[in-house]
This record gives sequence, C-alpha cells and structure tokens, in this order.
Amino acid sequence: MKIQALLEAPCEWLHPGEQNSRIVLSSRIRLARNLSRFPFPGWARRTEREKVLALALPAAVGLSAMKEAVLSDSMDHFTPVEKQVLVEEHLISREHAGRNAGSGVVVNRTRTISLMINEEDHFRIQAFKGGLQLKAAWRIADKADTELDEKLEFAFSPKLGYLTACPTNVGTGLRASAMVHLPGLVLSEQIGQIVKAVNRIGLAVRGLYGEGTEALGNLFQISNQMTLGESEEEILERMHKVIGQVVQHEENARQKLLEERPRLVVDQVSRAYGVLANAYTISSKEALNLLSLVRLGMDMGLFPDRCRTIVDEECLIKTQPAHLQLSQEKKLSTEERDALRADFLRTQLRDVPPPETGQLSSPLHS
Ligand SMILES: Nc1ncnc2c1ncn2[C@@H]1O[C@H](COP(=O)(O)OP(=O)(O)OP(=O)(O)O)[C@@H](O)[C@H]1O
Repeated sequence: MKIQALLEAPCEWLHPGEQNSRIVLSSRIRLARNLSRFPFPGWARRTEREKVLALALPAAVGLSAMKEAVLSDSMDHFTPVEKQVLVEEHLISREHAGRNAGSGVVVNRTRTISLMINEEDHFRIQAFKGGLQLKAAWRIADKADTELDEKLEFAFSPKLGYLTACPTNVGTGLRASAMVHLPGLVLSEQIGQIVKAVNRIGLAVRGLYGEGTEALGNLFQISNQMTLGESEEEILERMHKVIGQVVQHEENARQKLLEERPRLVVDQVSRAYGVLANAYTISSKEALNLLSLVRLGMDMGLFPDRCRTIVDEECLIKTQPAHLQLSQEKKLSTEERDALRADFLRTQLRDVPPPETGQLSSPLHS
C-alpha cells in the first residue's frame, strides 16, 4: 500500500533529541502558486481541474527534491482513512482531505516536501524541517518553486506579485510557520497574553492541525498573516525573531514553575505518566494532553533522554485515530480506538521508567 511505504520511511523533521527541537518541533514554509490561463480551483470546472492536475503531477514528481517521491496521486485514489493519515502527518490540510478527483498530492520519502495540487490554489508547496529552521525549509520550497517556474507559467503580476485564490496570500504567497510546544505557558496561565501579543504584531496562532483546529497537547502553530509588502527574507527574519522570543517566554515560564511551584510540575508530570502507563481506554485528546506533560518532564530531566524517541516518534502521531485504523487495516469505532490506543501506550511506556523526582525533592514540600 502506498501510504504504508510513506510511513515506513523515516520522517526527517520528527527527529527528537536535538536541543533546538524541544520547544519548536518543526518549521514549515508554504508557497501558494497558480498557473496562468487556468481558473482558480474554487472556480474551475472538474475538467479544468483535471487538466491542471495532469500538468501539475508530473511537474511535481520531476522536482529534484522528489527524486524519492513515495506518494504522487489523485485524491480520489485514497481511502478516507488514508487521507486522514496524511492530515495527521501534517502533509495535507483538512480541507484537502475532503477533495477527490481533480486534486492531488506528491510527497518525498523523508517528508521534507509535500505538494498539494488544486487545494485552494493550483499549487501549495510545503517544506518541513525539524526545530526552528525556517530558512532551511525556505531553501527547499524556493528551489521547488524555481524548478516549477521553469516548466510552467505561474500567474504573476509585476505590481502585486503572485496571484492567489484568496487575497490574503497575494504577493509572496508565503506562509512561514513554527509548531511550538508551550506547556509551561499553559500551566502558568500566561498563554492567553502571549497569543494576544503575537496576534497584535500580525501573526496567527493556530491549533495542532492548522486553521480552525484546537491546540491539543499544548502544541500551537505560529505563522505570518501578511504576504504583501514584505519580502520573503523580511518575513523569515521577523518570524525567526518572534519564535525565538516565544521560546524564551516558555523557558522562563518553566523555570519559574520549577522554582515556585515544583510540586505542581511533579504532580502533573507524574499523573500524566501514571495514566498513560496504566489506562485501558483513552481518547486521542486526553492522550495528546498527557503526552505533552510527559514531554515537559523529559525536557526537565525527569526521564532519561533516550525515552524522548518513544514520545516524539512513536506516541504523538501513531496514537491518532487514522493511524490506529491504518495499523489494523479496518475502520474502528471510537471505543475500539480508545482501547487500542491505551494498549499501545501502555506497551510503549513500559520502556519509560517512572519520573525521577529526586532532583526536585528539596522544595517539594512547597
Ligand atoms: N510548523 C508546522 N509543522 C508541521 N505542520 C504544520 C506546521 N504549520 C502548519 N502545518 C500543517 O500544515 C497544514 C495546513 O495548515 P494551515 O491550515 O495553517 O494552512 P496554510 O496553508 O498555512 O494556510 P491557509 O490555507 O489558511 O492559507 C496543516 O496540516 C498543519 O498541521
């Protein structure tokens, strides 16, 4: 099965352990591009969308970054569960999962680049890197964009820049985003202020699966809103600076929690570990929220560092509903999924010893 081949290959941006990827899990650059002389996907008839797909798929597969393309297909060739797996892998948007004939997706083996064809625009080029590496992700997307531009004619206005279906993307068509893990700011109830401050300077804060989704597992996606009036370099510089500041606030919040409320931290992490290691049924929402606390405990040295792989690579994505169903090769009811998830987590957590709270013990009575 195609999706199985994709999942068997290692996902480059999910590499755990690097200091740089503890708070910032991943960086993503997406470019919106359209072909001139074809209507935008939302206006196009099915035959027009199919024509665009017929041009776009081979062009995308021919990119140098796609030397090892593992997935390149029309959306109607995927089952609903497979499409949902692609959403859970962050490779396509939820909207794209709802599309069928006339839309497509192309992904490379290491999942550093994925192209959605006929999503809101003809092309959504997405590049991913682990940690805070917006510039490195930009280089991947920029190269793909240049190569496509040599083969196809993009809709471009010398005055406005790239033309896109939604006016908010006109200009560079670039959205830079970082997925950040902010349990310290959530536990210390400062997250609301941070979100407001980030919004005030024109950046969006979205949930785990992008626009219109919840911030499960204390994971947030911070991205630029403006695509007009700023160059690509300026957008990246500004984003890098702001994400750096958010990371600093998260580190300060964690430090403050450890100094002032160590018992709260140890309690939350230990309870999370206790439930994950012993539950017999658990929802994906509860699992993500508890895994976030165990991840926080790892950053604070309460678990051996080698266990990080278990949380980041095994548990965070593989416990999501579609991944569980794909592993069983059948549709499962909510009850069956919750039971399977709990069994999977108990097995994984056998390799994670209980939190080592000794180093926090001095002020523990506080
Ligand atoms: N930093 C990131 N790391 C991993 N995945 C990300 C990151 N940022 C966004 N994504 C994923 O990209 C997909 C699309 O996100 P989103 O809905 O924010 O759309 P967009 O293409 O950036 O913007 P829009 O359609 O609103 O113009 C989602 O699957 C989301 O999880």
